Amino acid sequence: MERDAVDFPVSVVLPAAGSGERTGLSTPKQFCTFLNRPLISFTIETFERIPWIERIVVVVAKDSYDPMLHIIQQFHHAKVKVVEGGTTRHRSIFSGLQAFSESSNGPVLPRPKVVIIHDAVRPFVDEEFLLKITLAAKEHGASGAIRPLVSTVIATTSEGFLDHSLERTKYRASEMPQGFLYEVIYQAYQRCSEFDFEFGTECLHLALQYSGINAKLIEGPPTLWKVTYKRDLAAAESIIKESLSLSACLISGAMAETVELSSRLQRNLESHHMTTGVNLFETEEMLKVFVETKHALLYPVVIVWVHVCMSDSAIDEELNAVMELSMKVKQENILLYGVQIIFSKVPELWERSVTRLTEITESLIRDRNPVLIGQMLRV
Ligand SMILES: Nc1ccn([C@@H]2O[C@H](COP(=O)(O)OP(=O)(O)OP(=O)(O)O)[C@@H](O)[C@H]2O)c(=O)n1
Ligand SMILES: O=C(CO)[C@H](O)[C@H](O)COP(=O)(O)O
Repeated sequence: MERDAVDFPVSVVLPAAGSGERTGLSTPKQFCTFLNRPLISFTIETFERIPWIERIVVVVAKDSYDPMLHIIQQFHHAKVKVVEGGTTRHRSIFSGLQAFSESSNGPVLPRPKVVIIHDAVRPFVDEEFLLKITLAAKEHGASGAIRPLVSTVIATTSEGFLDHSLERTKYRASEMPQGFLYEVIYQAYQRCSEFDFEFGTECLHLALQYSGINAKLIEGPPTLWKVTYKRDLAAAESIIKESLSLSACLISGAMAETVELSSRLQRNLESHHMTTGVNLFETEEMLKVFVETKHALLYPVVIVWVHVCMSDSAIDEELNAVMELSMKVKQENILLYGVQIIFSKVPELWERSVTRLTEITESLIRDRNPVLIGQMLRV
């Protein structure tokens, strides 16, 4: 499916005004941070990178309005408008939709043909799936992601006994994203009853009930799951760290052994399932590429700069320069660590050092410990 097919305006509403009661934490889950970045910023960035998405309306609670503006500034989000939400998810979504029709806060945004609604707490949605949802919404008026049910749904009596159970194969879990012709969903919310505003949980239902549109349902990937409980925050963090972060290693030092070391380190990391680029690049040259291509905007890039030296001498000027550099590039979301490895002509000693170097590199990439940025570790 080609992105060129989106030859009409598309914008997004991200409801993010909830309090995240079910996590049991005092910070609403959308503002919990991973790798020094709030969850909401990861979700925004996912949409912002897609060229055919014009605007992103983020709906937050009154108290989060200023902190949200700060996040936008800090992470350079360029397509976002922030509006205040309501006491229920449906009220918040309606506030977001109103930003395209009426406004008490700055100019009205240009009305999109299709609007995507997506929970701010579902950070792992990809462009291909958003494209499917968008094109289906344009064709059918409404569309939504579904997933197979994990457990069977049963109805209970008021006394707490089984009333009846539903045939699982006939039912699906409704997930996000959902897409709508803007006019369809805006009209549905304008007509929505107080009961639905208060207790409703399903936008597709509103499109059917109040605009007469049967949504096209599309099975989505398992990664669409919603961060709901505390354990989901841990799972999100681990996905971000292990599969989505870019990482790279640089090897420097004026010796023939560096070439051999670089391919050995690459092999070792791969055998530990780490997708890592190991290069003999110039440090500054590589950092420049990462900064210019904005590679590190969404997920931090870890660079482990390995310096091979002949003796256990004091850290020289070059090393200090790299450490200074690490402080500068930290603002660009690039985490630069240094490791000094002392070359040994004794094969067993060298072997031991290479193993240790692999372990340290792996841990730096995986843990991204902020305290170790700008430090020089020694093997
Ligand atoms: N008044 C509300 C309630 C919820 N949401 C948003 O709707 C999405 C999905 O809702 P849910 O997972 O239920 O979030 P919370 O309401 O925050 O969680 P909880 O029910 O555990 O309190 C979240 O991005 C949440 O911020 C919203 O914008 N306005
Ligand atoms: O899945 C959804 C849409 O169908 C929503 O994400 C869901 O309704 C969110 O609300 P809650 O978890 O508060 O019920």
